[in-house]
Amino acid sequence: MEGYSEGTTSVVRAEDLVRVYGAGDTEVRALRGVSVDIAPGQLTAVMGPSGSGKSTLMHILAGLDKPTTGSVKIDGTDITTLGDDALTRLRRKHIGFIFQFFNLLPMLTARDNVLLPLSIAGQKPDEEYFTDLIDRVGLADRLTHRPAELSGGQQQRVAIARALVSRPTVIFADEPTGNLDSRTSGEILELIRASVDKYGQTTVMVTHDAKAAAMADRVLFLADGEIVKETGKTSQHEILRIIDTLDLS
Ligand SMILES: Nc1ncnc2c1ncn2[C@@H]1O[C@H](COP(=O)(O)OP(=O)(O)OP(=O)(O)O)[C@@H](O)[C@H]1O
Repeated sequence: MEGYSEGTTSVVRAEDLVRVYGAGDTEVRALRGVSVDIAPGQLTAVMGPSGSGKSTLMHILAGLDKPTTGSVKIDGTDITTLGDDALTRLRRKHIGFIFQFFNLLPMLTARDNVLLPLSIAGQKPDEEYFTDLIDRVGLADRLTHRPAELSGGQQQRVAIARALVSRPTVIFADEPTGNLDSRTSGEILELIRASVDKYGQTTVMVTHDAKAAAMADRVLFLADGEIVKETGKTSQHEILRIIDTLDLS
């Protein structure tokens, strides 16, 4: 728990992340030295133009990709130097992920998709928590359905419940409303916000949507592989003004 012994309260600490894809003429510097601390119990939004490095940053923070240089600590453990087995165990315990295209297993029911992280770890759900979670995400009458029998919004609710079920240290959500209509997006954002408020679930969310970012406690703006601006909780209007002023659209 060295992250805490240093007197900080961050659950994710990234230092000087650089990610270079390719080499020579085709080299792309997707991240050019990103440092960020994520405090517990907060919803952090990451915004920035297409190609600014948002997905690269999320994947590295979540241990799905390694930086070229720099380090990421999750709950005090440096994940960039862990071997595959240790990283898999750490990710199971500490990290949840919500994807734009849901990434559910088509042959499993909603219930089994939600429980998958626990089943893989050989654990049983805490029934009280599971029931509360399923109620909260509004899936009580959909648990026996397979993904193909669910709407996009319902599938994303399953994915959110799956991310929450193991009570991870942090959830990363990559454009969680990118594939949904605006009304469903609003409902999904309310759900993510409620999971932060009700369960204290630390969440980092990439979004193109100023309305979504306005629900966050903190907004980071990326451009060309660097954090160029950050704000605390602010309005949609102010976020749009920053995007316009810094030419980040
Ligand atoms: N596997 C890869 N190989 C080579 N270049 C890549 C790879 N993945 C991403 N890039 C490049 O790295 C840069 C950052 O990409 P990234 O996907 O992180 O941006 P983004 O901000 O998430 O974009 P978007 O909003 O369009 O999803 C881009 O120039 C992209 O083309």
